[in-house]
Amino acid sequence: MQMTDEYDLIVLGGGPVGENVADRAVQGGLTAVIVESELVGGECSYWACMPSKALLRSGQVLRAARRVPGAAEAVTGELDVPAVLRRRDAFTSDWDDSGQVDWLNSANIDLVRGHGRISGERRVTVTGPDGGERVLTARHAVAVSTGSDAVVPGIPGLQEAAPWTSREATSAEEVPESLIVVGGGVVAVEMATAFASLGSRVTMLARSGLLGAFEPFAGELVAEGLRELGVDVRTGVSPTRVDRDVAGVTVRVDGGEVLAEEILVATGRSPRSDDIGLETIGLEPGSWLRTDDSLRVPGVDWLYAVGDVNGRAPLTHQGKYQARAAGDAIAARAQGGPVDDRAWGRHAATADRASVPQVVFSEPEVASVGLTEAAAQQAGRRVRAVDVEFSSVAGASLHGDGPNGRARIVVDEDRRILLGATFVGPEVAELVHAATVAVVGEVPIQRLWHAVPSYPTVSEIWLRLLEAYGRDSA
Ligand SMILES: Cc1cc2nc3c(=O)[nH]c(=O)nc-3n(C[C@H](O)[C@H](O)[C@H](O)COP(=O)(O)OP(=O)(O)OC[C@H]3O[C@@H](n4cnc5c(N)ncnc54)[C@H](O)[C@@H]3O)c2cc1C
Ligand SMILES: NC(=O)c1ccc[n+]([C@@H]2O[C@H](COP(=O)([O-])OP(=O)(O)OC[C@H]3O[C@@H](n4cnc5c(N)ncnc54)[C@H](O)[C@@H]3O)[C@@H](O)[C@H]2O)c1
Repeated sequence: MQMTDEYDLIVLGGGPVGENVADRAVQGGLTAVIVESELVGGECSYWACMPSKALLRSGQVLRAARRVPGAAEAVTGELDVPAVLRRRDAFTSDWDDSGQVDWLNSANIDLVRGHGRISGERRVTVTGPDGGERVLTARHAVAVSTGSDAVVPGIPGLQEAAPWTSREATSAEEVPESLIVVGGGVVAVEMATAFASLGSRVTMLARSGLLGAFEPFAGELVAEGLRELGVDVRTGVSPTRVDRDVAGVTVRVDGGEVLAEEILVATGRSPRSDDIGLETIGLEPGSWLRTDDSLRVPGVDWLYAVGDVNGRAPLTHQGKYQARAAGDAIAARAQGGPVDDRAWGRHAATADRASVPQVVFSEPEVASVGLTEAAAQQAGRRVRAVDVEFSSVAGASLHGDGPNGRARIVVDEDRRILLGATFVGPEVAELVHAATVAVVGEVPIQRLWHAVPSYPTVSEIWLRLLEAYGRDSA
């Protein structure tokens, strides 16, 4: 490793996003260093995307086989829980980041381990594991990619009950006999699915419906799916007090009580920006770091905020998309090259605004992109939404008996293009990218009729959706 304290770019936080900002900048001809306080690879690799999906996958495969006669008869056993946990451990490399450090070395990115804080203009002070300090200076830019933390709400007794957050759930070494999940968002739904599959008796306490950011039918179908898995889904419920004793955790809810061995709090995220020195440059510690579309913080021309910490679209793929724009913009600005930060330009994360895809790995799965009908109306667009059931698609029935699910497209009636699409059904994750291409490409509906899905595939849902919308009006 090159031992210098001056780099073109300093990246604070070596999660998936920070790694990509540094990589793009180095590929653009700059020198870069990443400051990382825990594991290179970040939340996503060790306590979020990878372990959660590994915990979910085995149960999904087992149930998919059970939906196909012939295969179903061959499935005579239950999940092998220790094998599922071992597979999860393999995906997290046993919480060892040496593979990712090797990749940094191969990409010519330096690594400084420790907690970094901005300590002035283009300066970062790192407190190392031994308590020693090292001051780094950036010739051009500092990119903050410090991610987000789980929020633990101020419910009386909750903090003292030492609840699980997504970290403890995704890295659990044992499956509790019973689990209370507080929240109705993506983490709550996925972890309730995973732990119910692994044998926990799960109770979900959601203050409103499930998956509130999606089309309403998504949360309704997922609640049905969870109930089929044996989860006690309670909506419109808010915990008022939590106590832990030797018997487990007791949660008081509107006149009743729920008891379980463990409790998971999945009630959203807050930016990891409270202890990164923002006050030294006149910014508010603990705030989401707002940016322009090139991910630069307005008013501080050397500071970028990329990934979860800017609150734009807290997803790994979207953060890495931002990282490509930001890393390239930093390199271009450093070298006085052209910067194209207009909408859809190389240096702009335009898709964050209304074209974000997301897959929830629940059962049924939820895959969506762009605006929901309600969000489009709120944005003042004149829209029409059409819905189709997966049971009307031959390919979906062949894929697995009794396909339960629905798809919706949201069409801009003035421009006749798709603003959004949502698919809820078994294994719909791979359907959404076609919709993402249509939304980002603003493909006219009349041209979509010429994008013919193969027969008999699940993608034929596209044809059914166009038929439901009607060709004459297109
Ligand atoms: C349970 C769960 C499941 C998820 N599943 C998915 C999924 O399936 N798909 C998806 O797209 N998204 C998923 N997400 C969201 C995804 O994890 C985040 O969007 C992603 O990790 C954000 O990447 P990041 O690099 O911005 O932040 P992080 O991954 O949080 O990385 C930030 C890094 O910065 C380091 N750091 C923080 N402060 C400092 C400091 N002061 N000094 C030095 N280092 C510091 C941290 O140690 C960390 O390594 C999931 C989230 C959760 C909680
Ligand atoms: N598959 C994926 O893409 C995936 C998986 C997991 C997480 N993520 C991302 O991680 C982030 C965090 O997920 P999340 O589920 O924690 O957040 P979320 O915002 O999706 O859901 C938060 C839930 O907590 C509830 N809530 C909030 N405050 C509460 C309170 N005080 N009491 C009771 N309930 C409360 C909300 O009503 C909501 O149901 C999201 O941005 C999500 O996109 C993505």
